[in-house]
Amino acid sequence: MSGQTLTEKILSRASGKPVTQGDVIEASVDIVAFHDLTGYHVIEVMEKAGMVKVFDQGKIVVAFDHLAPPPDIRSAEIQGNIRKFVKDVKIPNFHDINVGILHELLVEKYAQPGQVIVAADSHTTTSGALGAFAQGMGASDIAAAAITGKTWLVAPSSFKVTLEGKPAKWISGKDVALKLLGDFKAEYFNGKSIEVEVKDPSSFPMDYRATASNMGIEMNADALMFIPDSETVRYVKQMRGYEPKLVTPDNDAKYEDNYTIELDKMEPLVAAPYSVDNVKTVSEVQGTPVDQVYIGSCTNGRLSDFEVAAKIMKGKKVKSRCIAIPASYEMFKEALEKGYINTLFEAGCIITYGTCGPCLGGHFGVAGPGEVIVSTSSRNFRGRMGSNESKTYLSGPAVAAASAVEGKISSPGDVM
Ligand SMILES: CC(C)[C@H](C(=O)O)[C@@H](O)C(=O)O
Ligand code: SF4
Repeated sequence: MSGQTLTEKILSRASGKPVTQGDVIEASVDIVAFHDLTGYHVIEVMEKAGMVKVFDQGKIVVAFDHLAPPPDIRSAEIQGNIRKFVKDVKIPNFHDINVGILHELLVEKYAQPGQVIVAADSHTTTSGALGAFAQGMGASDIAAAAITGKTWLVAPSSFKVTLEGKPAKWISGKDVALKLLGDFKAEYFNGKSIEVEVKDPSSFPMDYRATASNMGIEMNADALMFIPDSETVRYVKQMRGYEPKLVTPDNDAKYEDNYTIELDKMEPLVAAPYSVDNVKTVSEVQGTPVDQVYIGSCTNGRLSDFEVAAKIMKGKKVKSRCIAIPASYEMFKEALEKGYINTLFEAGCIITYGTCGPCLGGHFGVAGPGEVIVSTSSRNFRGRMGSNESKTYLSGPAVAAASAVEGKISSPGDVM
């Protein structure tokens, strides 16, 4: 038997027998998570089944983010019901409206290499940044996993991506995600698990990895995992004070295909309306007038995102409206301590933390008819951020900040 890919290794461990592509398996789960918006349905399924219980309280993670702080009475009511559930079932890992977006919290506090993580939200792939097989599922599947500690999966094939060189100026995780989307299109990775090897681990830090893994679901991938390395160790040690145990593929693992991205040869990319794979270079859309910029979300609401935004906005005023939302309390606090929040505030941004807010057109900056938005978030289909007549361009933080400063889609190099 040839060696195992990371995907095969994780799923074999979780199902207790060697797994190959196409196998339908029952896997033990290490973390089951949900947020306010889907949690409501998860609990409803449990109630209907007459099984309001969980297999292991310590392995459940709940965070309020989509409806945080509640924009209306119904949202407040939903959160109230989930608070009651969390108290009754005694779930210790509960994060109320003042902590952060679920996927960011999983990356900061919980996810570990080699785990199987399932959550009632499609961007659960984000935890793949740490080398966990992490997948979003519907409320019924998540209710079943929370009750039994098990889930069923079809084992995907493994596709290897290698990142070579150091990222060119202004290039970060979003550009790598958009490159894969532009080169392969959104349906290509259906039934595949992407495993990314970073040749020079420190050149592609955890923040960038989380962005790329987050967009794995936009590629329709079953998972997008970074093969754990020295950067994984550095990050977990820094954030949690312990060294993670690494799980890595075997040297003779067989991949369905290989693809190499040369980071030093990249230029900043955007996804133009109305699809994530409508990828263009910034120069192709440069000059398009912009009404609003959003820097944040579980895709790009991390420290390095605010670092680059602050660098670009320092001493300048934004010409379009700009909303900035660090993805968690920790990210907000660090950005505050490092002066990034102050720089963005002085530049004229509106700032809060820990909410999905405008990402899915929920609240805190819904797009109006005819408006053009540049956003660091994950999706740009028609109506995603508000009106069906609005248009969203997805980008990394550098292009977003430069576009806010200029009031039109701009290359970071133009404003520096
Ligand atoms: C509301 C939720 C179910 C949804 C998801 O699953 O991704 C949301 O987070 C999104 O980004 O569209
Ligand atoms: S920030 Fe956006 S992509 Fe992330 S969980 Fe919230 S709505 Fe979904």
